[in-house]
Amino acid sequence: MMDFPALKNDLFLRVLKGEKVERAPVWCMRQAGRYLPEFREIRVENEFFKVCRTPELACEVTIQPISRYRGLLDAAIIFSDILVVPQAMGLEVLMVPGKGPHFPDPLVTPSDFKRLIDKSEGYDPHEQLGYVYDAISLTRKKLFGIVPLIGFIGAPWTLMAYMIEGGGSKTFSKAKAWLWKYPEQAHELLDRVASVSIEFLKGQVRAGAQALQVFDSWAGELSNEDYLEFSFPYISKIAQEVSAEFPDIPMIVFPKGVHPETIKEIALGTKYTAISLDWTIDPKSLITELEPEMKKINKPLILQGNLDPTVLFGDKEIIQKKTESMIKQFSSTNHIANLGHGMLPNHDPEHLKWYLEAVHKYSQL
Ligand SMILES: Cc1c2[nH]c(c1CCC(=O)O)Cc1[nH]c(c(CCC(=O)O)c1C)Cc1[nH]c(c(CCC(=O)O)c1C)Cc1[nH]c(c(C)c1CCC(=O)O)C2
Repeated sequence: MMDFPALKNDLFLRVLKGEKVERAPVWCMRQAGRYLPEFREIRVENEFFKVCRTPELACEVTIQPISRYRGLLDAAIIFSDILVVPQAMGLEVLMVPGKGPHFPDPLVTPSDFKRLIDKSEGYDPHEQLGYVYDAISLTRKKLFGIVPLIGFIGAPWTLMAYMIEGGGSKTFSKAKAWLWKYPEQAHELLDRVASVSIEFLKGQVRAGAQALQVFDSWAGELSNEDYLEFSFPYISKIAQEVSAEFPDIPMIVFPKGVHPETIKEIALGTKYTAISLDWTIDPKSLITELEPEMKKINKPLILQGNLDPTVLFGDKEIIQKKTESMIKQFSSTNHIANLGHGMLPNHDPEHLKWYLEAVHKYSQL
């Protein structure tokens, strides 16, 4: 392991160890992004994936929110994207301004697997991602231990959805059709993505990531039964294999949009340290049902979330009120405050500050 500056604020990591802490740590998905003028300024001269691929730029934008909200954020997340994995497996991905990700040649049928590159002589997808490792190591140095650094991946099902759909979608019907037309090959694809993802997460830890998050952004497109067949085994394998090598690195999973039943399955049946909830989940009733079950398996219930990001369009008073009520709902368990999904490009940075201050105020023991 490399030598990095000693960590000063370990609140986030202590909650993830199951410890009772003095207040809820807080960070936000997409805390580095277009709602920040200092980020938009960098983007004027630099295309999105160029920022990801240039460690100095990725480091700079990762630290932007930490500097702006001095003392208010308890973790940084490395600036990158979940779609760097499909890129490393040989698919072209462009970021189209105003539209989002675009794959010029998505996977149409399983015969397109011939365009995917796996580990073979002289090629290893995870080695293609060396720029992420470099960005992580540089950021660990430049953070001076102010807060811990989170590494991340997209879950295999979410990546498969993009690889087949070719971009965002309202229904994800092309990707979902694969599950029924080519179930065996769908499993093969999910497994191939999972294998690269496992190596990629281990590489991020070796480079200096102190916690990991798995984004399953399109989990909610699947029924509980289908999630258990097509996503759960792969996110589960990822946690199993990464934690076998790095038992002290906490892992968080964000299964956006799933039924509470699915969340219970994940909490009880996988190695994830914590689960991030979207805003549609009622924390209180989930905790009431899950806590006794978790006790039986001797695992602490650690949850992250889950303020509706659109609350940040409200004024200071409403942000404080909604934050206080969110904090209260989680008060009986170990809680990391976050949003139920990412910051939006038209959020006002000042409003995020009100949210962060409210978390500090209302979660104080
Ligand atoms: C689904 C997904 C993607 N990427 C990601 C997810 C999972 C989280 C989620 O559900 O939102 C994860 C992600 N993407 C980005 C980060 C960086 C770290 C952070 O959270 O601050 C992280 C953790 C930067 C980004 N990734 C992207 C931006 C904006 C692009 C830009 O700068 O032009 C940023 C800051 C682009 C992106 N990347 C992706 C989409 C759908 C888009 C377009 C939507 C949008 O424009 O917001 C794929």
